Amino acid sequence: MNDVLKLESVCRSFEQAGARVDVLRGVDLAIPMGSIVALVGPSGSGKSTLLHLAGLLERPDSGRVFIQDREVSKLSDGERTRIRRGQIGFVYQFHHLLPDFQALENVMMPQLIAGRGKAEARARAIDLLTRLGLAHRLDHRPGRLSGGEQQRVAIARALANEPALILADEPTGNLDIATADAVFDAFIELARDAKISALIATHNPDLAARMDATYRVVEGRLEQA
Ligand SMILES: Nc1ncnc2c1ncn2[C@@H]1O[C@H](COP(=O)(O)OP(=O)(O)OP(=O)(O)O)[C@@H](O)[C@H]1O
Repeated sequence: MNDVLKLESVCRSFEQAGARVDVLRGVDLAIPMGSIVALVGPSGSGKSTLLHLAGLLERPDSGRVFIQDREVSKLSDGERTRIRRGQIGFVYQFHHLLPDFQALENVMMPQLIAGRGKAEARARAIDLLTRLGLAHRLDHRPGRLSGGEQQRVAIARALANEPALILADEPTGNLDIATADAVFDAFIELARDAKISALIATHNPDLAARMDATYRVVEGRLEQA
């Protein structure tokens, strides 16, 4: 197996105010196992759309999507959900943590859903949160955490099941520069340690420069930057 994610001639259009907007017009991309890749491009160029297709949250109008060499565009919804839960982790800018649960529980939850035992899930959650500098925040609910702390919980949650691929949309976009740097470095280090691949949309050129490759969305296609 070579590529954790491959897109072939992927197209996606939307209807907007009665007109068709061709957002992705034949995207080709291959992310080798273990690579951490930046996705850049102006606002509205289609980065989030591409992440949704790669994360099996949407289907392309045409073209093919492969996750770990398996073509997934035409699988049933149930099968796609199974692959998404088992092999893909997500980090969003506005982290979607469960507000009524502690940081620790937020990181345990996906592991329990995946069938891991409670003791093991708890130990892994504590380890991840500790490595992200949150050992003193385990029992805090998201509402009592700062933005940067919440983002680190979201990163721990995405890493918890050791997915093959993490998809991140501006993972540090709402943080100040110093916090964004620290959170991003911790994220990259944990992903590299676990040999997890990542595709990370960012507007921050300094973060893009720290990844293994950068792809730019240009008029609906990708160019290696
Ligand atoms: N569900 C949808 N329905 C209609 N139009 C959509 C939909 N999703 C995205 N679009 C349009 O597709 C284009 C690309 O949006 P997308 O969110 O992928 O861009 P982006 O590069 O992620 O932007 P940003 O950097 O601002 O997050 C935009 O014009 C957007 O309005």
